Amino acid sequence: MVHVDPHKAGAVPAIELTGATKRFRTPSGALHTAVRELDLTVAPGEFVAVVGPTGCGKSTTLTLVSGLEEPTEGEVRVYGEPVSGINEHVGFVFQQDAVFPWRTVLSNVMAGPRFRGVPADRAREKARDWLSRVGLSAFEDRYPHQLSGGMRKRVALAQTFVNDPRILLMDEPFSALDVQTRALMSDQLLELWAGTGSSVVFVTHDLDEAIALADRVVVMTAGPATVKEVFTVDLPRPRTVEAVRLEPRFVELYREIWASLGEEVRITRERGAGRAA
Ligand SMILES: Nc1ncnc2c1ncn2[C@@H]1O[C@H](COP(=O)(O)OP(=O)(O)OP(=O)(O)O)[C@@H](O)[C@H]1O
Repeated sequence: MVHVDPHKAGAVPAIELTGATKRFRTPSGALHTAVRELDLTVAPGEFVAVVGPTGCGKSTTLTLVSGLEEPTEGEVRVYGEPVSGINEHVGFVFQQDAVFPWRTVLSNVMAGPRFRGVPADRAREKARDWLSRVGLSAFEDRYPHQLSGGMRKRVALAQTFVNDPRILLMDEPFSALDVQTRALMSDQLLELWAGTGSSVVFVTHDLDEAIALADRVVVMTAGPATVKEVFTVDLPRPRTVEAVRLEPRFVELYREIWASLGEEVRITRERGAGRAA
């Protein structure tokens, strides 16, 4: 477990992967390299989006930071400490909802703080605060199946932010949502994140989403993943997705990043076509 020293927090990167390589043993016994010699640094409070072709190793990179998997070679550090096991300062949001279906919305959001030993009154107060920030105060007694996909995702955000994560790992969190809900969720995420100072690593297939959200966009190579190029998104904040997309600089960035990403997507496709032939 990593204990964050607030005095150190500004001086060291929030996340640091150095020469991180991850190999998996496949069912046939062969070794499969999912991530190779990956170097990536994320500053405290920074929002980094990771894009790359399908299956290249983006999720594996997140699992290394989360402590769910260990690197085969190289190092992964969180606030200067080597990652070993699940870190209480790290929050996750995945594509699939991680809500408990048998608990009400309020009980879902309270679960994390309660699990960490926060007294029920205080946990309820914190949960209600985050539910009001995501606009779900009126729904605290509902069960997840009584909510829309977008609402469940807002519960998931409240459920994550209520734990005050220093680091937030998001793996295609909005990809199951329709386009309009997705844009609203992105705006909501930016609003929630703005007040927290937490670092975000956001994996997405959607380059529009990556640019609209992030301070930097990391382009991964075709698998095994390593960092190909990093682009700084010099668009002012606060941002809203629909407005920022219309800015000439956004379009310019999109073109630049797609030139880099498109090449890797083509490589991946050609490999797939080769296999199918
Ligand atoms: N536990 C595992 N055992 C064996 N192979 C794995 C394991 N986890 C991932 N892989 C392989 O590692 C590679 C990278 O997978 P990963 O899920 O990280 O890619 P991704 O970029 O997130 O994919 P997508 O964009 O499709 O979500 C894939 O070829 C995958 O099959």
